[in-house]
Amino acid sequence: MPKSSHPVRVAAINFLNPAPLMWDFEHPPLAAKLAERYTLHYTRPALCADELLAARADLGLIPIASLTPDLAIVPGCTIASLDRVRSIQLIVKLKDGKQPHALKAVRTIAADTASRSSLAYTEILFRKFLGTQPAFIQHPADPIAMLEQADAALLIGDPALLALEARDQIEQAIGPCQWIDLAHEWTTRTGLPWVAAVWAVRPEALSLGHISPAEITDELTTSRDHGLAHIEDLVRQWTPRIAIPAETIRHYLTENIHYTLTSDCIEAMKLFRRYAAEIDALPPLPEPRFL
Ligand SMILES: C=C(O[C@@H]1C=C(C(=O)O)C=C[C@H]1O)C(=O)O
Repeated sequence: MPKSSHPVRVAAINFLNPAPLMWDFEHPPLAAKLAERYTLHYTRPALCADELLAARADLGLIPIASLTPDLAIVPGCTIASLDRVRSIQLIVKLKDGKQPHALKAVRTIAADTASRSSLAYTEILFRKFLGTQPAFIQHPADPIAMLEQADAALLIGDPALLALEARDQIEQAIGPCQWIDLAHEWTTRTGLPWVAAVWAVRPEALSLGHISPAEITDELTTSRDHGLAHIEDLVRQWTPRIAIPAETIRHYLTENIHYTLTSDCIEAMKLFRRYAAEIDALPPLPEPRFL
């Protein structure tokens, strides 16, 4: 295949959870062939969306909070969870050990600046489900510094997984905390999956890259399937890269994260955007657009 004069510029996420989706782009035998058509750039979720929306990228793994009517979702893959996701943690300081009231008593939340979807899920949890109005402070992911400044800290991705490993240390510094899995809060309240991110494209960019919607959908879905067939290789590759036990990485990639964009996930995405619009956390997105 000739090298495309306009490779599709891909904004991808540099956390552990998208690793299965990226398998073919990062491993032989397909990586070299895909590199002729796609150029990859890894960044934080919030920046993936910014790059796509500013047309500095053509395809991005982006938070569903950042979807606009101009972007089309590529069907097939997602970053979601059917119950506990593990990597979206709301850490709430306990006052006088009063656990049942801890959430309702939260007045300030330091939130990781890498997040878009989880931030809006947190706003929905407080403003729609609990009826309180905490203030949000944007903060880089550093649990102790966050909890020194606010009643609660919102962590996403690898920093959340690492914070769970350092739970004793964090509580020694801060005092006892309640650790809340935000995906579990959403799934128990709605009966629907918790959806964080999807592949989205600027449809006009595809014609420049001479890639059809069917090809892009097929290449991304096949990459996901190959990744899920190589979980043990991913566990081996990630164990030296992140200070998390191999068993936890395996469980995270196979049980916590759900990689298939089912009709339930699409329903969940619509409900999330409806609730977020109701509380003015995000602009309305009446119907998600698909490629
Ligand atoms: C499950 C996660 O999903 C991520 C969370 C996102 C968000 O909150 O905006 C965006 C992309 C996902 O990769 C995670 O990183 O922990």
